Amino acid sequence: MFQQLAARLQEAIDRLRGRGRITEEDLKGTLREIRRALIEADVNLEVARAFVEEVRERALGRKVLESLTPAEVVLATVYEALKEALGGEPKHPQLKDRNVWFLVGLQGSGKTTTAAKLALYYKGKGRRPLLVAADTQRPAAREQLRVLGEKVGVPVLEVQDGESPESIRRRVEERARLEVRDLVLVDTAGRLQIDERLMEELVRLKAALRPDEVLLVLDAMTGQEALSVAQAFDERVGVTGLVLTKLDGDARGGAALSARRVTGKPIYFAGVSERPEGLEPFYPDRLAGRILGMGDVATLAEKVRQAGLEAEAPKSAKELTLEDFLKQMQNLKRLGSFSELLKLLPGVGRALPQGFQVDERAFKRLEAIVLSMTPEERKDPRILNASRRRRIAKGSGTTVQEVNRLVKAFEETKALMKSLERRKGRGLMGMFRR
Ligand SMILES: Nc1nc2c(ncn2[C@@H]2O[C@H](COP(=O)(O)OP(=O)(O)OP(=O)(O)O)[C@@H](O)[C@H]2O)c(=O)[nH]1
Repeated sequence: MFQQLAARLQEAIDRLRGRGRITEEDLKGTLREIRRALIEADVNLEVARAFVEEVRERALGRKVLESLTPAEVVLATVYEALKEALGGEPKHPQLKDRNVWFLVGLQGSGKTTTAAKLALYYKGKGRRPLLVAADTQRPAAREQLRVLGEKVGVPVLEVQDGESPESIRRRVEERARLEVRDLVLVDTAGRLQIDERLMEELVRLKAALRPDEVLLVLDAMTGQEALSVAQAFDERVGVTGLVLTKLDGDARGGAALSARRVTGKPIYFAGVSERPEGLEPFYPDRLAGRILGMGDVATLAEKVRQAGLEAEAPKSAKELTLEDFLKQMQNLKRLGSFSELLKLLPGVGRALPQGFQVDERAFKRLEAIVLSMTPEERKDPRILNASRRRRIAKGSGTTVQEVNRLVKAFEETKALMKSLERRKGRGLMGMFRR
């Protein structure tokens, strides 16, 4: 699925790997590569531009952790942007006690196959589907659904040549009532291209059957083309959700990545083989992970987000107080074990600095020390003379040595930040500061 796009995106991000620091030029280069990869994958131009801009803004606004390299931050950011482009949270059609769903789409899109797949899928979930072969002009299309219906063990109601929407409605209602069918799947007529008569027919059938969902079946292999089809169908018939078929083929990804933004409709399902079982609910996060060649990147991004690490921009060395320092450590603690975190990233065999983990008890002591300081002391620990340090140790139930160690670690962090700031624009911190 999307092999070429996947390879190109991974390559673009890999350029940043193994570097402790990246320049703005590096990031620009990577974003340029990402944009090219998207356009080659037939992603809508506007969508590709917005995507890259979003990644850029997020990467810049995001605080870089000592233990996460810029490549990892960019990776997590691209992952999130991909997930969003694919629709964000997974969406499923609403199921009620009784349901009528339309399947609409061009001939060859996989509409009939998808109708049978949906029947099988929901039958497996305890529903009682009824398939309706609703092409009033092509007996061959109805015949195809009849065969598929038999295969999946779901009854098929076939319309007659030229049958009126009203008559279809009556027959469907009667059959559903008699056989206690609670999910009516209507395989509507397909044409090779959008044509006015087809649209009119669909509009009339819709007025008669009043479907709860109108699912547009799109062939992912047709890329951008699929989206103009989607817009045409939506304008005339009204679409509630999409099914992308043939994602198992060598679809480039353009349709999937552009569909949500261009049509505003959620992708409910993906067709992943010709067989009746080849239908999957569409999970944006899993697909985004797969495109980036790593399932676990989802977990990483979630951890970074949960820890709220991107919430505050880093202060300058001059403004840094002991309270900020404490907050940073709290963030590290919330991330949990860094060795665990790094294991989530394939190809990161980096050895961790000694004693990087902050355990709960040690952290509590550090916190107690900072809390025992006056606001002035927290702002500027240089005023901490021996007697103040003794007072703090006593107040926090710790030792003077521990107070000294904390102050020293703070001064070192400040010094490190300063030296990075001197290389502002090229250094890690400068790079990611707005
Ligand atoms: N590989 C793959 N093939 C699919 C998928 N969905 C449908 N197909 C194939 O695509 C072709 C067209 O599918 P149909 O279901 O006949 O398409 P349709 O839109 O109903 O077309 P008409 O019945 O002619 O109106 C068939 O050969 C299907 O087997 C899919 O998810 N993966």
